[in-house]
Amino acid sequence: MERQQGEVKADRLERPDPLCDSEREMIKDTWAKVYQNCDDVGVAILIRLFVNFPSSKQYFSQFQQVEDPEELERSAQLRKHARRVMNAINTLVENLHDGDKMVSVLKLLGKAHALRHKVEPVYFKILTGVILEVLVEDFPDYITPEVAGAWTKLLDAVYWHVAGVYEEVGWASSSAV
Ligand code: HEM
Repeated sequence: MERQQGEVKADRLERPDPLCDSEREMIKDTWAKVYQNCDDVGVAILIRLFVNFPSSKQYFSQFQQVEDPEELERSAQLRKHARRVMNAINTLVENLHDGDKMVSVLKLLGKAHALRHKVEPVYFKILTGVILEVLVEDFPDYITPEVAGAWTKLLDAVYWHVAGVYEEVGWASSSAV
């Protein structure tokens, strides 16, 4: 059954405030620890997405019918997407001082998901929330409330830019999950 945590809507948020230098440093420092466990963390994030929000599996031909988390975990398509998500975040973290590069990465990402994969933008909002949850739970020694605040800003910016691309390409639907 779909998680009942209140409706998640795909409204575009206010443009998030830019990160300050100390927030960039906090993100870089914590990401270095997280990225050491790239595969495990990426898979944990996606399993949580697909278990808590099963409708998000609809876009993945190889496991859209799979419910068992252990079987999901073995899916090559899931593991590949987990690595892609982690690598994309890594690129953003490596370019925190280069706003133009970050925007161009997010534009490509938004375009591919809107036009090629036809993913509803609400799933980006859900996934960015899941990423934060997993970081906070799995890295409690590193993700203090202050660090979580910095990550929230970055993840809000990811969603804001991706949602902007969806608007640009004329994405019509705004369903709630
Ligand atoms: C931070 C969020 C995300 C990142 C960084 C990300 C990254 C990527 C990348 C790099 C690719 C391959 C490149 C491409 O096709 O252009 C990809 C493919 C794909 N993504 Fe995402 N993605 C994200 C969120 C999502 C979400 C929320 C969904 C759906 C619930 C999704 C569904 C897909 C699908 C179906 C593919 C094609 C998979 C395949 O061909 O096996 N992605 N993603």
